[in-house]
Amino acid sequence: MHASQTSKQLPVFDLSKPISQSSLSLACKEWGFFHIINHGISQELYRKLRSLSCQLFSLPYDLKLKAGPTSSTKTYTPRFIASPFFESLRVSGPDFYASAQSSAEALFNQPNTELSEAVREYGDKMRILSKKITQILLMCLGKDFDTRFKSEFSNCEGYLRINNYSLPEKVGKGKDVEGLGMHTDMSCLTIVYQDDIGGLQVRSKDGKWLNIDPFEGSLVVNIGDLLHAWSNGKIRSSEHRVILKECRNQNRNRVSLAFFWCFEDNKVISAPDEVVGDELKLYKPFLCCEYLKFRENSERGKFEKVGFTVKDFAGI
Ligand SMILES: O=C(O)CCC(=O)C(=O)O
Ligand SMILES: [Fe+2]
Repeated sequence: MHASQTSKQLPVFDLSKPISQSSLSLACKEWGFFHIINHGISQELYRKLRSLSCQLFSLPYDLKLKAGPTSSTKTYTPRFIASPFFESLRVSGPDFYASAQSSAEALFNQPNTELSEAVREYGDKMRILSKKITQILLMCLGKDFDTRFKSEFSNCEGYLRINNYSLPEKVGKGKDVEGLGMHTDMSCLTIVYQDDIGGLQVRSKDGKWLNIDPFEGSLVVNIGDLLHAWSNGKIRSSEHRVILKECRNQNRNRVSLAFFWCFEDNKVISAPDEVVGDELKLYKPFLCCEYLKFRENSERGKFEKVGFTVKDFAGI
């Protein structure tokens, strides 16, 4: 193991049981990352989505560009933008089915009902899960905050990014390869399904990388910049990345499903006084879409080295 890495494990929360608010608050303060189990998303649905999206990712490059950055749908991100190993397809809510169908039509020249149905099922389940987790997080932030501030989150919506990582054949001993460079998420919260290959890492407060090892039945939840700012920094939006290990089997790839739960574009994000309490306000109020624009512009051409966060944008 690399010297700057640690093998400590992130806390695991069982959603079928009452959650210890103090443990969750601690996890959010310390890591901004935790595992959940008994979340109601079946392994089967993941497998189905994985195999259907692999069909899509195995299309010829020219065809995939029909949904690429210069196409009208712009849902496909080819390799060599985030990293040489990373490509992804984005599907947006609220109508996940329609969004998947429009990408499928661009890519296959015909609808793909099986894929669109699976995406709809996954997206709809993630929406329910995101609402539930948001509610639990609000309860951790203060007494009755889940009811008092529910309306602030009532227009949240999600999008799903299906990420496909090819594994490097030769890396060199002891060397790591970044599949996705260090970044924070531009969401309220993100729910990640990673496969058994692993490689997701979170950066601790003192700059060490912690491996987030996958285990059967678990999903990873992390806090994004929007909720971090809304909570006046009370919960962490941590830097994370994906590291790939050498793999001789070229048929093996790593697939992750990242679901981003976000405020609506025209939401003004400002930490409520009750949340700020006696502390200093850390962020100026800002418009959600303005922050997303700031990040997109900063990322252009250097997606793999994102150094820009909400602190750079709205920090006081
Ligand atoms: O692939 C993963 O495990 C995480 C992906 C991620 O961090 C992202 O898509 O923002
Ligand atoms: Fe991320």
